[in-house]
This record gives sequence, structure tokens and C-alpha cells, in this order.
Amino acid sequence: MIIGLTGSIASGKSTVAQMLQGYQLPIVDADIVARQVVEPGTQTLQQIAEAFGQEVMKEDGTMDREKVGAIIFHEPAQRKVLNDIIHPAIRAEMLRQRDELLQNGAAHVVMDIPLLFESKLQHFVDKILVVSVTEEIQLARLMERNQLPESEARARIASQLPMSVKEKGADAVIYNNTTKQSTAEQLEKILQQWAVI
Ligand SMILES: CC(C)(COP(=O)(O)OP(=O)(O)OC[C@H]1O[C@@H](n2cnc3c(N)ncnc32)[C@H](O)[C@@H]1O)[C@@H](O)C(=O)NCCC(=O)NCCS
Ligand SMILES: Nc1ncnc2c1ncn2[C@@H]1O[C@H](COP(=O)(O)OP(=O)(O)OP(=O)(O)O)[C@@H](O)[C@H]1O
Repeated sequence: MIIGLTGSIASGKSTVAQMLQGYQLPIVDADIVARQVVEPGTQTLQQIAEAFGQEVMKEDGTMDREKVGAIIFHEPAQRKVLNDIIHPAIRAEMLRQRDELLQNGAAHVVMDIPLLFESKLQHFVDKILVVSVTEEIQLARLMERNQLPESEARARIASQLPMSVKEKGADAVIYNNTTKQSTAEQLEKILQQWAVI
């Protein structure tokens, strides 16, 4: 079974992904792939430098993530420019990693895709698991984790679909508002229901 793990920014996807790894389930992580496809020397990075200018490049030849983030989380048109360049590369690499795991005998693969709904990638997966939090907790955890002022954190949250839309499209929802223990218990029940464990 291919499980799509999604939710909004700072909802707790990585936290749940770590728990899934504890069940020996292999993960394909879109955020990691998004870093791999812009490594120095890639065509994708070259296209980003052409579109956004040399000022988004660091001296060591890597992409300045902070600068790109400051642009694209505030300007929808610029976000589309970046997405149009980077998303095809991310998709191709994610499918390659998924197929490699399946060929190597994995019975189940988890695909951690923050923008699964925004990018309409439901067809990539068999079941969709959404990690949900209230906006208040999401905001507090995002500000704390990324050391962001409230305005920056709100801009990032606003750049994604509302949590309620993601919950509607889910096969199962984990409510990650309280303890990690509660989250782990909800996850275990879902995996049992889906006969993954
Ligand atoms: C803008 C970038 C450089 C900021 O880098 P940074 O290290 O600060 O954040 P990171 O990559 O860890 O992403 C954190 C979270 O931001 C959200 N996010 C990232 N990109 C986007 C986007 N284009 N639209 C909406 N939300 C996004 C996701 O929830 C993601 O999990 C980076 O996020 C990026 O390259 N984004 C484009 C690729 C993409 O869409 N990634 C999301 C997964 S496919
Ligand atoms: N149940 C919880 N209780 C307390 N803190 C939590 C809980 N779940 C997650 N966190 C914390 O909230 C922050 C966001 O969680 P996490 O990084 O797992 O989210 P994410 O959905 O993967 O985020 P992103 O979309 O940005 O990659 C982290 O600092 C994490 O340690």
C-alpha cells in the first residue's frame, strides 16, 4: 500500500513520519527530495537562479533558502514561478524513489507530501493520512520551531489550503493537538485498520 502523509505546515507530519519509521515503514520525504533536486550543479537550481536572480544564490553555490522563502511565501505569483520550476523535478524523483523501494520488495511505502492536495497528487497514493492541528497550535509551533515572527508564520500558513479542506479529502485524520503519545496511539489504530501492521 502507498500511504500519502500530508497536513499543513508544522502540523506534525515529520513527527508522524518518525513514528512510521519505528514500524520499519520506508518513507519518501518530499521536503528532502526538494533539497536534493536543487543541489549545486542541477538544472533545476540553474533555472531558479535565472528566474529569481543571483541574489538567491549563496557564495558556495547553494540556494539561499531563507531568501527564496521570504519571496515566495509573500508573493503568490512568485510562488507559482518557483513551483512550476521545482515541482516537476520533485515529482519525478519521488516516483523514482517509490518505485525503487517497491522493486526492492517493500510491501508498503509512505510518501510524506506536504502539498499533496495543493498539487493534486492524490493519484500518487492508495490511502491519505492527514495530520491536523488547530490553527492556534499550528501558529505557536511554527513560530517556535522556525523562530519566525507571527507575520511570517501567518504568511506560510496562508500559502497552503485550509486544514478543513485536507481533512475532508482524508481517508484518516490524526489530531495532533495534545501529546505525542496520543498521536502515536491514533496512528497505531489507523495502521491496524488498514492492515499495515
Ligand atoms: C521556499 C523554500 C526554499 C524554503 O525553504 P525552508 O528550508 O525554509 O523550508 P522547507 O523546505 O523545510 O519547507 C517547510 C514547509 O514549507 C511549506 N512549503 C514549502 N514550499 C512551499 C510552497 N511552494 N507552497 C506552500 N508551502 C510550501 C511546506 O509545508 C514545507 O513542509 C523551500 O520550501 C522550497 O524549495 N519550496 C519549494 C518546493 C516545495 O514546494 N516544497 C514543499 C514540498 S513538495
Ligand atoms: N504532539 C506534539 N506536542 C508538542 N510538540 C509537537 C507535537 N507534534 C509536533 N510537535 C512539534 O511541532 C513542530 C512541528 O512538527 P513537525 O516538524 O513534525 O511538523 P511538519 O508537519 O513536519 O512541518 P513542515 O510542514 O514544516 O515540515 C516541531 O517542532 C515538533 O517537535
